[in-house]
Amino acid sequence: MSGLDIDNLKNSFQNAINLSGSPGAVSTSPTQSFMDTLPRRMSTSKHAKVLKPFSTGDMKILLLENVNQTAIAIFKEQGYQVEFYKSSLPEEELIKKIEDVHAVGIRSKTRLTANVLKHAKNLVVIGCFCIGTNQVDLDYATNHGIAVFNSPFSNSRSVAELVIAEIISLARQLGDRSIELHTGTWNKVSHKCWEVRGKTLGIIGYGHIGAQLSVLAEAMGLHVLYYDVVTIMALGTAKQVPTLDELLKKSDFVTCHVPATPETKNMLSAPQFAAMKDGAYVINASRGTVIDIPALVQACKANKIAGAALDVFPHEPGKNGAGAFNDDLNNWTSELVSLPNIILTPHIGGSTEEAQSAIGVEVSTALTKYINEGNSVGSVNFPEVSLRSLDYDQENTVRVLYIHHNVPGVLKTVNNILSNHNIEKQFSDSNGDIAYLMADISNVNQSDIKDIYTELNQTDAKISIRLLY
Ligand SMILES: NC(=O)C1=CN([C@@H]2O[C@H](COP(=O)(O)OP(=O)(O)OC[C@H]3O[C@@H](n4cnc5c(N)ncnc54)[C@H](O)[C@@H]3O)[C@@H](O)[C@H]2O)C=CC1
Ligand SMILES: O=C(O)CCC(=O)C(=O)O
Repeated sequence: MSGLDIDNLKNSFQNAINLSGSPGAVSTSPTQSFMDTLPRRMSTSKHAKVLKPFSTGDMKILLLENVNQTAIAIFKEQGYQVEFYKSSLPEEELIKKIEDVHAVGIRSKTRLTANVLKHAKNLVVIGCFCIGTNQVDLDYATNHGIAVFNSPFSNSRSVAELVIAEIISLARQLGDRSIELHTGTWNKVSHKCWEVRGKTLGIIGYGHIGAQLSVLAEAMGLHVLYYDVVTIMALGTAKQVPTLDELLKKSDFVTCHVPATPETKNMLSAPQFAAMKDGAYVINASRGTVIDIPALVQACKANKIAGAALDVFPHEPGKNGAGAFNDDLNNWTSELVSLPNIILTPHIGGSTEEAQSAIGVEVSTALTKYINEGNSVGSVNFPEVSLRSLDYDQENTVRVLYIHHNVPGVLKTVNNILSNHNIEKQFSDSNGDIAYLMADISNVNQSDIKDIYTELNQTDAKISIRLLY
């Protein structure tokens, strides 16, 4: 609650007590019950006290990029104020909107750079309603005590299914036949159209999506090879190969499922296309930085590569609309779209009803648990900390959430500040340069709360503090 006006604490305290809602407010989704089995086995059988950060009506959530309605329902059920936009926002508008919100929910388009985040004075948590978190400056968020959550696998199956469709579509030139017939041309051909049975699929990155795809591909009679920087157990009869080069040389289809990192930038470029089989196909539904598209264009023109399916691009439009995908966005666009057997999709790998509603529930639940309880389990940048609930009938208790620089002596300082009260329980963990302490303390009255906040606020190691009642 950094930036919380101390003078409002008393009111907030009273409001919070008055606002205690149903203990089951966010406990009905499968994700919630799954999460509950992990760190909360110690939960007492008594009613859990519902903690609130402060008056929940003051809690402002900014949701961009058409985040699923399930998320809006969960946030509204908490009494939070929700501002919702279907698209991402231009940077200047985003900076204005983010200034006073406590939580922001985005998908893959919104860039939460240091320049944007430095304006977010009240921001406590960011929800990426997707897998990738490369659009967020995680270092900045971490160093400023902003927790980041994502949905690590709720859309994996959707991506894998899209790639299966693309493998067959490329092998049968379906995109071109369909475009031709849409414009009246009947072109019944079998030249260079293939079955996929018996061909080899090379998967780069054998994580959630790569592994799921491996199982589906084998069911269609493809042989699967994969390359990954870590050794991963093969599913079915798939085989891990030790080098990218070996995968490229042996595969008929090469598909990328790696995160956007400096190491994966232009991972497939001219030398890699040259190493591939003549007439191989390339698929990318990971991130636009992973493939050097001008090099791909050249490889297609030279008939080295027989076709490609691209779902992601170095620059993508911020909103839907005709004419948005053009040479101003990426200067190779018109050359790419003029090539045969190129399937282009607008970053829809994870865009299914199933995936989006599951992500909506999962991420909004994680955000709510972090806002209301301080539970950081599942965060991508914070140490994972959670405490069992306070009992419903426990009065005069406060939960202290103290995010701090990971330096020696902090726990001693903090526990000195808390030592006049009964520390019911506490948990602390670190992750690199930051650490997170949660403590439930009892026998505190309103003026104690003010003192505790003031004293913690003056500690050198503090990054941010929240107090939940
Ligand atoms: N098109 C779309 O709509 C979607 C795209 N994605 C993208 O797909 C990516 C992969 O997703 P998941 O499979 O869930 O991720 P994951 O984290 O489960 O798996 C990624 C795998 O890549 C490997 N890897 C990392 N760097 C590598 C390198 N330099 N060389 C080889 N392997 C490397 C990792 O070891 C890991 O096994 C995400 O990071 C995201 O960017 C995810 C969902 C939807
Ligand atoms: O659905 C989206 O907006 C993004 C999907 C994606 O790329 C991801 O989950 O990383």
